[in-house]
This record gives sequence, structure tokens and C-alpha cells, in this order.
Amino acid sequence: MRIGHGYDVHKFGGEGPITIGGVKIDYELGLLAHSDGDVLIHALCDALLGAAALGDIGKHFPDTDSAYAGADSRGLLRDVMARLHKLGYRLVNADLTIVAQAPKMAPHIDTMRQLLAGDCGVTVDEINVKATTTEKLGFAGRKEGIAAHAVVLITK
Ligand SMILES: Nc1ccn([C@@H]2O[C@H](COP(=O)(O)O)[C@@H](O)[C@H]2O)c(=O)n1
Ligand SMILES: C[C@@]1(CO)OP(=O)(O)OP(=O)(O)OC[C@H]1O
Repeated sequence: MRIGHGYDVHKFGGEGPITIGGVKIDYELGLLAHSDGDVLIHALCDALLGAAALGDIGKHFPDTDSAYAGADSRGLLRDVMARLHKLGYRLVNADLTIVAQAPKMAPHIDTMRQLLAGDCGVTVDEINVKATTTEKLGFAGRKEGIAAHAVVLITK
């Protein structure tokens, strides 16, 4: 069994909606990124790659490569899972945390879990997604951006 941790941040800017955990969520601002800005999936990809000692998302999908401009991060996640499967690993479980003062994530959590479980080839029970504000403190609290943490276990 191996553990991995991922962390990512994207800044608000431009026009909404935002995409988090594969779900489009109405918001007055978008998230600035080279891809679709899905900060939750980026953190998950980093955790998976970290657990397998495969580096990080920027190593495999550089933000200087036009192939990933506006990319659907679910495609990146499926690619990461394929790399792990090729090495004989499978995901045991993932615990994910979205750090955002706004928008409200709770109505979208179950859909995120379903989408991510499908992309990772596991059941919904293996994926937990939660959200927290920072009580208006720091960059997330000032609604300047969204952060996400991911912790995963993988096994052969
Ligand atoms: N963007 C967010 C942040 C939080 N939630 C939900 O609200 C609950 C309370 O948040 P606290 O920061 O006061 O702990 C939290 O448990 C989340 O379920 C949310 O939906 N969207
Ligand atoms: C996903 C990639 C690639 O499009 O770009 P961004 O969307 O900017 O996201 P980030 O979390 O900064 O890092 C990984 C990138 O290489």
C-alpha cells in the first residue's frame, strides 16, 4: 500500500462557470488556468502520481503544451489512472477537500463522487469529497481563488 498527497490552487478571473470535480458550477467568475482549471482533479492527479512516484501533473501535462489548452481535466485523470494501471496499481480510496469561501459545493458533491469514481475505475464508496470555507481568512476566504487537497492510497 502506498500513500499520495496532492495540493493545487487556481485563481478566480474571467467569466464563470467553474468546473470542480468534473461538475460545472454556476459562479460569477471563472478559474484562471491553462486547462479547464479543475483544481480538485488536479490535486487528485498529483496525489495519484505522487503515490506511484511518477512526479506531478505538470511533468506529464505541461502548461506550455497547447495540447492541454482548455483541456477537460477528467481526460487528464483518466490518463493518470491508465499510467498507474500499467504499473499494476489500483486506487484503494481517495479523500478530497475543496477549500472555497464560495460557491457552495454541497449540492454538487455526490455528482463529483460519481464522476471521479467512474474515471478512477472504483465505486463511489472509495471516493470522499468534502468542502470547507476558511471563515473568510486568507486568499480562499477573500474569494480570490480555490484550493484543493487530495490524499490517496494505492495498491498492487
Ligand atoms: N464552498 C463550500 C464550503 C463549505 N461548504 C459546506 O459548508 C459546511 C460548513 O463549512 P465550514 O467552512 O463552516 O466548515 C461544510 O461542511 C461544507 O459541507 C460548501 O458546501 N461549500
Ligand atoms: C493542468 C495543466 C496543463 O493544462 O495546467 P493548468 O490548468 O494551468 O493547471 P495546474 O494545476 O497549474 O498544473 C498542471 C498543468 O500542467
